[in-house]
Amino acid sequence: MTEAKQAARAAELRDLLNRYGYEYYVLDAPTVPDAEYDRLFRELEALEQDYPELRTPDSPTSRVGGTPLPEFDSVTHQTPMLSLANAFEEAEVEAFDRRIREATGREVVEYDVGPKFDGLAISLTYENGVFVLGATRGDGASGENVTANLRTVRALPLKLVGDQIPRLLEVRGEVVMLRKDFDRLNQEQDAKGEKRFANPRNAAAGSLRQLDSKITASRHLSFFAYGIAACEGMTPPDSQSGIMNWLATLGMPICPEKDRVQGVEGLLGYFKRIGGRRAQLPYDIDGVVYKVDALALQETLGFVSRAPRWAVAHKFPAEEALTTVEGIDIQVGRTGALTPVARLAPVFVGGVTVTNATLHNEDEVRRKDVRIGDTVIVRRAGDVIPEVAGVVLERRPMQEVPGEDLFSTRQAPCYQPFEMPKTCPVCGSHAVKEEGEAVSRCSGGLFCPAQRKQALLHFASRRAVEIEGLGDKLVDQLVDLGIVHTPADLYKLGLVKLAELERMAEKSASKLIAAIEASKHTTLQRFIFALGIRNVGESTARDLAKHFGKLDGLIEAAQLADDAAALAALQAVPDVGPIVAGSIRDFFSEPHNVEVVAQLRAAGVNWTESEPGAAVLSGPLLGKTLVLTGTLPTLGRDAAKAMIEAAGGKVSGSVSKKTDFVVAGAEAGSKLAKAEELGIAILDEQGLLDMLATGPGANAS
Ligand SMILES: NC(=O)c1ccc[n+]([C@@H]2O[C@H](COP(=O)([O-])OP(=O)(O)OC[C@H]3O[C@@H](n4cnc5c(N)ncnc54)[C@H](O)[C@@H]3O)[C@@H](O)[C@H]2O)c1
Ligand SMILES: [Zn+2]
Repeated sequence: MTEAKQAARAAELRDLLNRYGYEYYVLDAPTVPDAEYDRLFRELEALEQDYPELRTPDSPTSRVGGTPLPEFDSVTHQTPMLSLANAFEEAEVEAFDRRIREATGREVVEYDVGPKFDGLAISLTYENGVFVLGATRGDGASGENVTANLRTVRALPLKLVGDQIPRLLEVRGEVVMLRKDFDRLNQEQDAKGEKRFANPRNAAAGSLRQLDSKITASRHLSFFAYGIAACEGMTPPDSQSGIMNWLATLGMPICPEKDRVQGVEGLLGYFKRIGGRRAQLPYDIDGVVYKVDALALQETLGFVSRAPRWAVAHKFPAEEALTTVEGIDIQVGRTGALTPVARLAPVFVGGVTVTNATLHNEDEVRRKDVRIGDTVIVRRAGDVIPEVAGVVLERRPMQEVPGEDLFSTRQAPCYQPFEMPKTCPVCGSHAVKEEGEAVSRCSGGLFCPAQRKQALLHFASRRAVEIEGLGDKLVDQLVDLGIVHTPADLYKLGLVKLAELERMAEKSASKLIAAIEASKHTTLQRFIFALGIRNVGESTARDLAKHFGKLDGLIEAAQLADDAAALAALQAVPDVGPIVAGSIRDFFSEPHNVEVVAQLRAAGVNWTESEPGAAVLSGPLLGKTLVLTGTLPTLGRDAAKAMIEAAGGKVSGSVSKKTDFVVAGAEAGSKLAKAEELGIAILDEQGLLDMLATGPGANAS
């Protein structure tokens, strides 16, 4: 770089950092991850170190925090509220300990250590044990008077306890929002249709810096003390750890994770210990803080411009980083769920290099409006799979496109919104999304390679067609070697093929062949269950088998060209509602599945068919749900049920909004009452008989 270029870069970095700092400190609404800020900060520090003439008085490297908001009264800090030097690498921690030992002449230094809370710093003044003033850090020299808001923080004592109270005590600590309170707050924001908070730190800062204390009170903030800045009227303990223990006796909340350690091994051991528990802690931390324990040594060491020399923040690898979206792939899970996954330019985050991040589902992509080409914030916390936390919209380029009329143009984003594919990228079957569900699924359950193993295991399971001996390991091999693609292929397996498999003796191979052969003789109920139709369990399979009697009857109903008629025909089966009916229709509308069913029958899978129980695709009560209650004068319960079902209607056991008619006889009880409450038409036996003869029109008044 030439000198002019360096000067330009330094100016650019100052501008960026000042803007990000303003968004973070003043607005409590950062637009980039901390790691991005820290990276630019370090670049500017390095430039200023190499070229001191580039240093300006307004450089973010020589200042603390941001300007206090004018809406609050300003508080001048008697002792400035500083920042902390950072260490990211072990070597930097070793250098810190070495500097301390050299400056103090100690062989081993004792440190007070604790989590570095990700909240905001606060200064609390107590006069004769009474809380009188609370202020934010602001720019370090003066902050905002937030006393009224702090009074609403329940963890913060309004009065100190104990019998030895100093005349004046200034406590420093951090206001944080516990993760559970943060999650709850965001749920409330969602419910109100308001913007979510990016993280607990911003939520805490935003909640404390409210002009209306009632809002602060509703937000559930917490507080931990981490030091004192002034004490008058008595002599405080002479070590950091001693002060903390003393503050605890005064009723100050102290973090239980604090500790005291010796030397650099002690520091690094503590870092590891807390790092391992980070995800389990109830609050967010972004590292740990090491402080020289003895106050006498702290005094010897003193301060640099914006931080004490006797303390350092050892930061964890950032959990959020910036990168770009190179593509959006669709992954198909074992149960057919289609998950959009962002393909990313490799980025180091949460301690590993990440190249993919889940986008969860279509709704999430929409909500975050992630587009291919976008710069995004990737988050990887603990062992949780990486996710795209949000888009940096200001980095989405705009382009000129034709406007409303012939001569005008307007600005539009260069990148297109994401569209979920309509078919499964693995097998080409239709992708379907159930009402009220966020997830799209591949409907080719029997055919889709992504769902193959799951489908085979289910097909062979004990309650399905039952193939004894066909377990996980075998299915893995059969699928991975490309021997079996669909359940129909099982019936083509020969002894020779099976004996080739790993750990498969001839004897067990012939046993398996026999089990496969035996599974051919099954029942319609088991066969329907074995198909693995979504939402169709054993009991629904039984109802379907009973109702339709023949598989073709079921398939015909599901494939009726008129969608509403198909759903009505399926819902004529007891306990089949719209969701289950939809799943059955989707399954049999997928030609791939129907083909596999045909192959299975061709391979000899068979069962005894029966006459339909009430496989009625027409009739005066088609699509109507009736509930029987009480004793009818002449018709028995079963007879009434059979007549209704033969007329295309459905009999349900309980009254709901979906009930069309309640047929009430003598001594009808709560069902009748419920029907009256919901305003559902009520019939007697004669009314039912009339309707069976003429259709519901006559009675449905
Ligand atoms: N994303 C952005 O746009 C953006 C902008 C500005 C700053 N930042 C972030 O803010 C941080 C820098 O802010 P900073 O100057 O306040 O420094 P800092 O947060 O790194 O360190 C100083 C602060 O640590 C806090 N702290 C927490 N636990 C403590 C403990 N046990 N003992 C003592 N202090 C403790 C105190 O509030 C203190 O003010 C960086 O992480 C930076 O990335 C982000
Ligand atoms: Zn598929």
